[in-house]
Amino acid sequence: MATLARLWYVEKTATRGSALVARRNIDRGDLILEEPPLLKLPPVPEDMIDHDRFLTANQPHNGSATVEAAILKMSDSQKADMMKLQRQPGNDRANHGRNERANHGRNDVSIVATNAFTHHIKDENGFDVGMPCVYNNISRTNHSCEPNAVVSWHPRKQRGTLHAIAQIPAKTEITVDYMADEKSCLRSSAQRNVDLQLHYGFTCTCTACHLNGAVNAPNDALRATALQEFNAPIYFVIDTVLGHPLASDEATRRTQMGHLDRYIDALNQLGLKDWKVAEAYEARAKLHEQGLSICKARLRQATVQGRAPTVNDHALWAAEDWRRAMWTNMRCSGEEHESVDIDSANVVRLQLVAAKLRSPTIPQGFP
Ligand SMILES: C[S@@+](CC[C@H](N)C(=O)[O-])C[C@H]1O[C@@H](n2cnc3c(N)ncnc32)[C@H](O)[C@@H]1O
Repeated sequence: MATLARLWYVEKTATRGSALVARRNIDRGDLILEEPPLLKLPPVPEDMIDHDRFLTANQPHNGSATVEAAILKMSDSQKADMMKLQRQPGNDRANHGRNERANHGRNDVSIVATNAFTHHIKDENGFDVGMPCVYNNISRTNHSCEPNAVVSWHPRKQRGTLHAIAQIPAKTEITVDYMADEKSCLRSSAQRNVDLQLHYGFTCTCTACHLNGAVNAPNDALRATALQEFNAPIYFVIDTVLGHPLASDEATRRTQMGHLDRYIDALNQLGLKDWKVAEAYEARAKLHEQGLSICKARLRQATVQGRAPTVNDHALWAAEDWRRAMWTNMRCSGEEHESVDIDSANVVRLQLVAAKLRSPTIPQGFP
C-alpha cells in the first residue's frame, strides 16, 4: 500500500515551543493529518463544561481524579509519547494559581491540560457533549488568532483530524484557534490575550497579536464588527433558527439575513473559516427553508401566485447555503465524513424541490 508523504514536520520556534510546519503548499480543505488520540477523556455535557475549572479537583467531570484514572489505563508507549509533549506551567485549566494544589503538581495531569483538544460532538443519545483528547502530533499545533487550520473529530473513524482552512504555503507554521469554541477570537488583541492567559496560561505570539498599531486597529475593528453582528440579533437568529419556530414575516428575515451576511463577511475577511461560518450559513439555509415552507403554503392557498421570491428560489438558496456550510465547516471536509452525508442529503433534497418547480429568475438584491 502506498504511504502518503507527510504534509508537515515539527520545528522548534523561538517563542512557542515546537510547531507543526507545512512541508509543501497545502490547499484549503486538505486533510493535513488524522490520528487516534493517545488519551480520550469521558465526554462532558456541554452545559456542564466550566472552562475556568477544567481538570481541577472541584470539577464534577474530568477533575484530576478522572484524568489520573484515564492515564492509568494508557499503554506504556502511549504514556511515554504523551510525556514528550509540552507542559505549560501556567496553564489555568490544570494548575494555574488557585488550582495548583488541586493537581498536586502532577506533570502528567498538566500535560493533559496543556495538550487536550475538546471536541464538540453528539453522544449516543444525541446530546451535545465535549470530549477532550490528547494527540501525539495534532497536540503539537500551536494557537493563532488568524489560524490556517482546524482540529475536528471524525466520529466513524474515531480519530482526530487537522484540516487546512486557508492556503498554507510550504514552510509556514500550521496553526489553529484554541478559542474557536468561544467568541474570544472576535475580541481585540488585548482582550484575547487576557483570555489566553487566563485559560491557557500563555501570552500569544501569533502574527495577529504582533501587528503594529496602524494595522492592528482595523484588525481589532473587524473583529468588533463580527462580534457586534453576532451578539445582538445574530445570536437570536442562530439560536432561534436552530432551536425554535421563527416569526414568518419576510422583512424581519431580510434584516436577519443582513446581520448574518455582515457577520459572515467579517469572519471571512479575518480568515476565521471555522464552524462559526458554517453555523451562520446553516442558519441562513434554515431561514430560506422557512421561506420555502411559507411560499409552499401560499401556493397551496393559491392566493399570491407568481410573486418573488418563489418557493423555488428559496430552495436553491437554501441548497447553496447548506453546501457552503458543509464546505466551510472543515470538520465535514472529505466526502466520507458522516455529517457530510447528512448535509449532502439536505442539498440534494432542496435541489430536487427546485428542479421540480423550474425557477423563474432570482430577484435582484435578495440576500
Ligand atoms: C498544545 S501545545 C502546542 C505545542 C507546543 N508548542 C509544543 O511544543 O509541544 C500548547 C502550548 O504551546 C504554546 N503555544 C501555543 N500557541 C502559542 C502562541 N500563539 N503563543 C505562545 N505560545 C503558544 C503554549 O505554551 C501552549 O501551552
